[in-house]
Amino acid sequence: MRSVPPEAIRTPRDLAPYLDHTVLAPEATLEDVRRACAEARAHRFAGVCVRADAVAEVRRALEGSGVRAVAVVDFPRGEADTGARVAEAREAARLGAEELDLVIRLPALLAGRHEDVLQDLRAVIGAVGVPVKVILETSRLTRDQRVVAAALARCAGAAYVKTSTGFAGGGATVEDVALLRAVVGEQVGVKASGGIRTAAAARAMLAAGASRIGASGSVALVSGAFP
Ligand SMILES: O=C[C@H](O)COP(=O)(O)O
Repeated sequence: MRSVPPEAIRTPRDLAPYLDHTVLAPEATLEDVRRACAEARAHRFAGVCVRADAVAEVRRALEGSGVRAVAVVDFPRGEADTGARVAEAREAARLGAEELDLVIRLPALLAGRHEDVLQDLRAVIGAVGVPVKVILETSRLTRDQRVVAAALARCAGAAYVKTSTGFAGGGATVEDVALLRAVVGEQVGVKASGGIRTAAAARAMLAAGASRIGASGSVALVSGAFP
């Protein structure tokens, strides 16, 4: 998915179609999820991103809105084996997920087992009929590992590479977004997520090459102001 042209973002409200409104805190309630869906409908966000146990509710709540139901898989650690990841991804899609945000197999990646990472991603992506965003957890990777991880995700058929879970102590940076965009080119999306708290930060991510933003504070982003 192509980068967003700067003229597309004139006011914070213009951020809305690029935002995945995110409810991933383990303590989030069904009420939190329903509120997020209502906010996403009102603001016409791109999606609502939740854990798989809430995705059926999200799909129901968003019916007819054009806002997509998004579920995370093997979140936030990326440590399960491929069979479990395939099963979790299939179940999330069966329950109504229209997109999946899958954590890359971090232990294999950190150990340099790149072929294992590639085969795992191919297996999960090939098992579901919905677009998969691959979360790289960039804050845990060296620059070389970021390049390799993005290239592996692209080779495996990822729809997007995504910077961060938001649960590893580090989030998206403008530099990482630009690096990921340089690696994947214009045919694959780049999702910036984790710690994006202001409209100006979101705009900077889009200017650096992001085509989607994940944020738990999406309403604050579109309600904010550019300096
Ligand atoms: O995928 C999205 C992230 O979990 C959102 O992180 P955030 O709460 O820092 O916006």
